[in-house]
Amino acid sequence: MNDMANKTILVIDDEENLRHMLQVMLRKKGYKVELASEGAEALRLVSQKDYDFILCDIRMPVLDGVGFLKGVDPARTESTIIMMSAYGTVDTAIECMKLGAYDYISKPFKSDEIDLVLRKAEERERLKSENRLLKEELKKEYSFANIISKNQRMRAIFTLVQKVCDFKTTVLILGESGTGKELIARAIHQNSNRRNGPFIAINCAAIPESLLESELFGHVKGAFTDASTDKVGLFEQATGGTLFLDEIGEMPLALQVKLLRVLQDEEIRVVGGAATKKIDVRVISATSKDLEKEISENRFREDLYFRLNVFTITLPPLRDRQEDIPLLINHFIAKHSSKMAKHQVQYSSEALRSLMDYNWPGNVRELENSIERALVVCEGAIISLDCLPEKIRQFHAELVVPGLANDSLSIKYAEEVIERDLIRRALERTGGNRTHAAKLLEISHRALLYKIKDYGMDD
Ligand SMILES: Nc1ncnc2c1ncn2[C@@H]1O[C@H](COP(=O)(O)OP(=O)(O)OP(=O)(O)O)[C@@H](O)[C@H]1O
Repeated sequence: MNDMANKTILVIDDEENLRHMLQVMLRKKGYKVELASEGAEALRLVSQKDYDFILCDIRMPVLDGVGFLKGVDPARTESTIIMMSAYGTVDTAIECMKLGAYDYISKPFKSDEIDLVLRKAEERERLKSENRLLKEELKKEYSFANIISKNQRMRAIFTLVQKVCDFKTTVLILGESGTGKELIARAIHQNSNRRNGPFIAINCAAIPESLLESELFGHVKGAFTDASTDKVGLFEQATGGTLFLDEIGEMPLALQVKLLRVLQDEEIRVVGGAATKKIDVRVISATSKDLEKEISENRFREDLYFRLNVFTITLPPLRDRQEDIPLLINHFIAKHSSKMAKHQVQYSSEALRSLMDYNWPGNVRELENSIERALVVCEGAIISLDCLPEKIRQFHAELVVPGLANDSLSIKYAEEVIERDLIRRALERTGGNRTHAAKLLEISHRALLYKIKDYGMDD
């Protein structure tokens, strides 16, 4: 594999002889080489083009190596930067690594030494791109319409959702608060042939009983004291699309009768109006209440329940799908850290253990809020135990009994579990053919063999 043929390298040094010596040497090795004599010139080049590697001297006129590094912001560039330090600048070289340079090499150096440092950097590049591919693969494998899960029950729900999308059937989504009911409703809409129509959501618990009817069906001018103009209701607004009735369990009984009639006849009567109007709307409803209990206590109509639950989806609470927690944490870190201009945020193993142990009464919403808060609270790029809300930490403290305290669940462990699972499935899918499995995982054959051995998956 001669992947150096396409690699570009920028050499920044004020000594002309050294620039040319490096140019000749690196070209021989197959790199495409460009030259700059100081930092400011190099910054101009870097702003126009991405280099795979940058070899940068520290002491230079105009803009020195540190100035260049600050100007280029290593956190935002894909280039691997290697500093060249002359006698007396080693401390600065180490400082440069804190600023984001990958490595440094001391001058004067031999051809072999530069070779070694570049090979190390190549290896890092390879790992970086492998990780990126693996992460993309994870996303593909574990997300459906932005809903992340590797849990078997959730995967079965994704399959069901895809099947029900194109039918106009009413769908009832059950699950505790924050389990993703609205996300599923949106996914059904987005994957259906109504996707170009509107998706309208209403929380039945958030609107006073007196207003809910006109909100849903509309009213004519003068229908009641405050009705100063005609109002188009949500059913009519959702024509050709989907109406999502959230917290349906909170709908007043009198309105439940009217809703049942609308669903049966597919027509509405505007409040205060005489005529009925045909509607073409797919209704999805959701609740965190136990509707059967509500029926037995006469708070929900059984006939409406039967009409709504033609197709029912029950979302499991987060505590029953612990394996999703690391995936969701990564997803929310990625989602929120970019907004806060934070890069490559990691979490400590204690923090992960707490997040895994907690019972999440508020489910995924609570996890998302906790991660967003932790990103605000944590100072560096590490989410530690201290950055988590008290109740999550305390939950952890209560659970840490002797024997459990040393549980080696760490980020690395979580990543390994995911990676192992991916490899196992790739091998299953390819009937054990490692060459094909490596292609599927988009990693090199050699890397796959290494991982199989490392994880003890040889047999
Ligand atoms: N599997 C998931 N993957 C990614 N994000 C999720 C997932 N489940 C839920 N979320 C996120 O969690 C939050 C709550 O989800 P959602 O509003 O769909 O829950 P809900 O069950 O409808 O809640 P409620 O019953 O309180 O209305 C949202 O920000 C949503 O994007």
